[in-house]
Amino acid sequence: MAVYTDVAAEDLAEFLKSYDIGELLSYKGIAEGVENSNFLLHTSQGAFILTLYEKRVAEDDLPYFLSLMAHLAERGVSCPQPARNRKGEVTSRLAGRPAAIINFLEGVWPRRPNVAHCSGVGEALAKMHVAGRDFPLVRNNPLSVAGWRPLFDLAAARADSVQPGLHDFIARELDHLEAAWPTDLPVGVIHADLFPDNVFFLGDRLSGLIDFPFACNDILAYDVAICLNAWCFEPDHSFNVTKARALLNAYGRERPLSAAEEAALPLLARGAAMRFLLTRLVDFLNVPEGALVQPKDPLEYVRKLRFQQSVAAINDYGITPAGCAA
Ligand SMILES: Nc1ncnc2c1ncn2[C@@H]1O[C@H](COP(=O)(O)OP(=O)(O)O)[C@@H](O)[C@H]1O
Ligand SMILES: N[C@@H](CCOP(=O)(O)O)C(=O)O
Repeated sequence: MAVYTDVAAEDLAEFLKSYDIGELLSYKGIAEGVENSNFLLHTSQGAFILTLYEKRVAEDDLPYFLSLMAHLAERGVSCPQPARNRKGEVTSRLAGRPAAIINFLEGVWPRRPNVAHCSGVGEALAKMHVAGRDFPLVRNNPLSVAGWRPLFDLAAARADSVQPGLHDFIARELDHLEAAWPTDLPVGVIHADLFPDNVFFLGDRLSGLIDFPFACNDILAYDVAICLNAWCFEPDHSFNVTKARALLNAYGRERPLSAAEEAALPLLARGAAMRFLLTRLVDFLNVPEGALVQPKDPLEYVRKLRFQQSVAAINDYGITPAGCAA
């Protein structure tokens, strides 16, 4: 459960008086997520999610995420909407943390993503990229290539305690990524964390995207690479080409990848694997005392990174380099 900061019932009831979303009936910490503290609220007006933003979210960035959700919804991308308090603000403070309330989105995230789910997420990701084209705010990605070495520095001394040889493995790969990272690919608004637990479905139909605190402006195809890693591996760690093909084809129908983006995808997928390997490693080695959180397995991303190192070209993801349209 990700609850780093707890909230007393009286404080929450008082806090809700500054909103027009009804009276608090019940609330509980949410048993998922690792980044922020999330609570499910039931009020006399319905269900809401209260988020207290923790370590990786700067308060100054909250307007970016919260306006982005409104911008995307206006363009047909289903995602939660922030509630405004009586002063008209979408952010506020509670228990010493920046806080926001968003509406509850119906649906469940897929515990075992199938090919239809992968197709759904590919389509939704491309639609999000297209809808983000005229989003006026800009936020650089603090967790892109320039942010990886500082993360590694936080974990380097203890990396080998997680797996012997991990320190040198990461150090070598970081050298390669820093030297080879592309600078000329199309950029735009990316979600940057579109894992299965952030995509809700009703049956096989995608009902919405959640969890925008990593959203930023970065290489669009990097977002695709994050999804390939997050959606297309099986529990036995094998890469499922059928799922990758479905994801890439669905993406390409909405926003065709250029030849340069396709060619860069294996490298971007290595970088995407490195980014989640590093945040997981840092989190795994630094679980705050008393926090209710289940840290995610960094070694899952070592395996994914090793796979991506073996990928020669986009054909290995099940599609031909001529473009992503089926
Ligand atoms: N708008 C929402 N509607 C319904 N459930 C939500 C919503 N936002 C978050 N949740 C629930 O809270 C969990 C954790 O949220 P998430 O945003 O992934 O956490 P974190 O802030 O730690 O990244 C989700 O897996 C989901 O179960
Ligand atoms: N997706 C990240 C962790 C952060 O995501 P959350 O939605 O679970 O808070 C990972 O898998 O490492």
